[in-house]
Formats: sequence, structure tokens, C-alpha cells
Amino acid sequence: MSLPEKAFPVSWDQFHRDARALAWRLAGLGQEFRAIVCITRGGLVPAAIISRELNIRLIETVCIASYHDYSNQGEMNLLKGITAELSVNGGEGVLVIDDLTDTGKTASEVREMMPKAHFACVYAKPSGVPMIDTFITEVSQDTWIYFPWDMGFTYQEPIAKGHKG
Ligand SMILES: O=P(O)(O)OC[C@H]1O[C@H](OP(=O)(O)OP(=O)(O)O)[C@H](O)[C@@H]1O
Ligand code: HPA
Ligand SMILES: [Mg+2]
Repeated sequence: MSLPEKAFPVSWDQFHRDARALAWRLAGLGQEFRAIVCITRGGLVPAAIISRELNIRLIETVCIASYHDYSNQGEMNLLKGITAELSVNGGEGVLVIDDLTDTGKTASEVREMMPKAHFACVYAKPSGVPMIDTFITEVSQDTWIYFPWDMGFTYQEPIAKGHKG
């Protein structure tokens, strides 16, 4: 994967608002979820916000990583799956949460474990959209989303730098 051209930086405030917007949308489905499964590590933060808003206290993790260094996807590395209790009935009634879907590979791997679960993430890129039931904001495939837990303050080059006006 080459370095994405556009940057979409997200502050803590914005992330909290967008995760809460996701909770509102999920609440609007009128479905009772019996548990949350969060896809670590990125899903941990939205899962904390959504579990609070929807009053869901049974939280599980799927521990999976594929981006071994910044923006380069490697092999899927499944470190921990889910308990049998959650995969019963194909994961029906389970809410799966991640921060974002990009290629959709992570979501598709987890969908194999729980085909009937409801998949939600805060941000989505077009290739991942078919794998997700509910998301808040779509960004283009050539955009890299910068999360607040990965960030520090740095100088930003002007967007038009190098362009002749
Ligand atoms: O749709 P995909 O192309 O599969 O990419 C999306 C996944 O990539 C990131 O996780 P990552 O594997 O970097 O691990 P992390 O959550 O521990 O940072 C992100 O949190 C999603 O889980
Ligand atoms: N931002 C952060 N982590 C990611 C992304 C992204 O755009 N795509 C896959 N993992
Ligand atoms: Mg992740």
C-alpha cells in the first residue's frame, strides 16, 4: 500500500462526538444487543463510549492486527478469538465495534466468526463499506485517518504548497 495522499486528523472531541453519533444511530435501530465485541486495539475507545451510551456491560474482545507498520497492511494476526457463548447463533444480538474499516479485511475476518452480528465502526473507506452495517463518516480510499491516541502537535504544510496559483 502506498502512502495515502490525504490526511484526515481527528481530535479527541471530534472522536467523542462521532462515536456518540454512532451510538445514537445504533439506538435508533431499536435492537437490544446482548454484548459488545470490540476489535482491538482501535475498537477499544469507541466501545467504551458506545457501551456507556447503550448501557451494555458485557464486553468481549477480538484481538487482531494487520497493519504492522504505519499504513502498510501485512498478514492478519489473530491473537485472541471470542468465547463460544458469543458465537452462539452466528453471533446474533452481538454488536461488533471497530474504529474504522479500510480494505474491509479485518471486518470480514471477524464476520466469519459471527456472521449474524451487527458490525459498526465510526469511519469507513469505500472498500470496507460492504462489510459494515452502520458507520458515521465515509472518507475516500486515498485518505489516512489520524486518531488522537496516535498524535502529537506538529507543523502542517499548506495544502497548496508547490502548486502554482
Ligand atoms: O479494513 P482493514 O484494511 O482491515 O483495516 C482496518 C483495521 O486496521 C486498523 O487496525 P490495526 O490492524 O492497525 O490494529 P490496531 O487496531 O491494533 O491499531 C483499524 O483499527 C481496523 O481494525
Ligand atoms: N488510519 C489509522 N489506522 C488505519 C487506517 C487509517 O486510515 N487504515 C487502516 N488502519
Ligand atoms: Mg484495529
